[in-house]
Amino acid sequence: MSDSSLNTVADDSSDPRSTAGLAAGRSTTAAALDAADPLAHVRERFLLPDGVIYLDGNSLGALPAGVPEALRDAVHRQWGTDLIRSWNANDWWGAPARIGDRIGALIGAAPGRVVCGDSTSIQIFNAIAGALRLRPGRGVVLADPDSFPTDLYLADSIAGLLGAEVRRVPVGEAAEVLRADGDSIAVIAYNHVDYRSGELRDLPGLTAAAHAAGALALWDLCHSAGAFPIDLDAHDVDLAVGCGYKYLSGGPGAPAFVYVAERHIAAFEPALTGWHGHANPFGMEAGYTPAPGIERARIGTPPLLSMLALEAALDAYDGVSMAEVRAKGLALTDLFIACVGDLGLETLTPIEHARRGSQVAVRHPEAHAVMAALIDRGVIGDVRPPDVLRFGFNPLYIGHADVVEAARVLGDILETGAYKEARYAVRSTVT
Ligand SMILES: Cc1ncc(COP(=O)(O)O)c(C=O)c1O
Ligand SMILES: Nc1c(O)cccc1C(=O)C[C@H](N)C(=O)O
Repeated sequence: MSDSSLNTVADDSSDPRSTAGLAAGRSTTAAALDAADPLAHVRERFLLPDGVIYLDGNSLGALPAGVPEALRDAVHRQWGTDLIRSWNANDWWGAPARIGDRIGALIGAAPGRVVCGDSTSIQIFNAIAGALRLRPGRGVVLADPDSFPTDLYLADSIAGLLGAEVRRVPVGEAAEVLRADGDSIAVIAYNHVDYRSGELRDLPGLTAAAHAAGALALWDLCHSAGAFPIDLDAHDVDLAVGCGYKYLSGGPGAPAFVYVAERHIAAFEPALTGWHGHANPFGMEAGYTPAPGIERARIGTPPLLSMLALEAALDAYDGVSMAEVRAKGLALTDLFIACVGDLGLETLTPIEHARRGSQVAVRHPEAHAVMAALIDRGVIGDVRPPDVLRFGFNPLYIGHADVVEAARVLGDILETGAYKEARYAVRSTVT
């Protein structure tokens, strides 16, 4: 869907330049897009409350319909009845690699290159350490000063422990720095999609630039895994991490995942050498020998209930083509960008499809109050400092009519000034 086709639809109404005329045009567009949406039926695979338009799936994904039953089974049958036998009988032991492979299928990784477990923060720590050890003699980690903060905190910590240096280089300057100063750089560690603006970074280009300098590329896929195709193997990415609770909808605290390119697995030495990553875990040996495959990236006992919830959540992708997810994500964000443009608001998110993830960030000086008013009216997004309203669009459960309705509510709140009384109460996002 191009921006120009969106704009011409508004001309169909009697007075296309009026707010009502624009809204009518957008609604007509949305209805047509929903009618033709090949993913429309996937919405039934999620349980969403009535009266809510959920645009925060880029922070915590909605509840997939199969998860409650999967958890009931995990608790009552697997834990309650099968007890310790579940490690074999229900293959709890195999869950990290089994679920890793399913995530791998969504991010372009062949089986045996992804394991699921622990948090993104822990995976970042382990992956940066692993990257530094794969490039001995090079002590620099390149990281974006605008990365999600945990990425920077962990990079600083591991660099301190290993005597490395974190150089904060904005993503737009990374290729130049790699050309000029590549000899010292061990790894570039960037976010694939910027959590604030929704900008999609040039993963293939920067990965190639890192390789040309002899460095590795580590990508944080938190805001891209499950939202569109990524093709890690095809782009020769070295390492990647991501979380299970955003677009993958694995639930609060869902385990994260790590990808290691096949060519690095045998030499990959994680910092955290827990017994689940041991070659012979039940040998109970005193010394650590890493497992031969990707299982060496496992650490300790995984949070099985969360992991099984994530596994059930991934059923929402059954029979779904990631190319269709991408096409719909772009159509949804195109439409929302057009709608907020009608309201005269400034969008931070790039217009170019090649530079856009699956969220739209809108600036407003009273962002917290505006979001509070939106949430009061059932449109759930969030806020990031200093003045950014974030709206995430998961194509599996958001429709085009939702987009237009969310924008209509936003327009109404701004026009009536209803936001002036509102209080933003989402604890995790209060500044
Ligand atoms: C890019 C990015 N990395 C990491 C995280 C979080 O890591 P963790 O799941 O360990 O809290 C987030 C969001 O919370 C994120 O947006
Ligand atoms: N991980 C989160 C959490 O533990 C509490 C509240 C929100 C989150 C988020 O996912 C925030 C998200 N990564 C962001 O892009 O800001």
